[in-house]
Amino acid sequence: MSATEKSFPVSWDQFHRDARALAWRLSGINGDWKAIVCITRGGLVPAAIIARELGVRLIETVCVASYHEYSEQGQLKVLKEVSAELTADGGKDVLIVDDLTDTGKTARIVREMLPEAHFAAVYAKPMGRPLVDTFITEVSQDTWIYFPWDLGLTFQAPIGRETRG
Ligand SMILES: O=P(O)(O)OC[C@H]1O[C@H](OP(=O)(O)OP(=O)(O)O)[C@H](O)[C@@H]1O
Ligand code: HPA
Ligand SMILES: [Mg+2]
Repeated sequence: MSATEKSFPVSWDQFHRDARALAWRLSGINGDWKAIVCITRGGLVPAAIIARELGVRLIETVCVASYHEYSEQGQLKVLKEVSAELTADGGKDVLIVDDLTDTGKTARIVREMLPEAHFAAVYAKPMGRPLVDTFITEVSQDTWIYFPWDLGLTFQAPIGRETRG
C-alpha cells in the first residue's frame, strides 16, 4: 500500500447504506447465493447486512490477517481456510464479502481458494479494483478509510482556532 494522505471516515449510517446498496447490486446478479464467505474481521459487518438482505443463512469465514495497527501491511497470514464443502466446485454461487480491497493481496489469496466465486467489497482502491467483481465506492489509493467500528465520538477543535493558530 502507498503512503496514505487523505482520510475517509465512515459513520455506521453510511456504512449500513453502502452495504445495503451492495446487497441491491448483488441481488441483481444472482437471486440464489448458496453461501457467503466473509473475510474476517472487516468482512463480518457487511456480510451480516448482506446476508439479512438476501436471505442467505449459510455463512462461512476465511480468516486472513495482514495489517498491523494502521497503514502498515505486514505478512499476510491465512489463519483459517474455507470448508471443503464450499471449495469442492470452486465456489460456484458463493459470495465472498469484504469491507474493502486496498492492494488486492487479500482478495487474490481468497480468490485462489474459490476461483468460481463472486467477490464483493463495499469500498475499493484502484490497485485492488481489478480483483473485485462488485463494489460500491472507490477511493484514491492514498486515502485511508476509517470504519465506524474503529471510531469514537471526540471533541473537534473549532475551525477558527486552527486558523488563528
Ligand atoms: O487489499 P489488501 O491490501 O490486502 O487490504 C484489504 C484488507 O485489509 C483489511 O483487513 P486486515 O488484514 O487489516 O484485517 P481486519 O479485517 O481484521 O481488520 C481489510 O479488511 C481487507 O480485508
Ligand atoms: O484504508 C483502509 N482502512 C482500514 N483498513 C484497511 N486495510 C487496508 N486498507 C485499509
Ligand atoms: Mg480484512
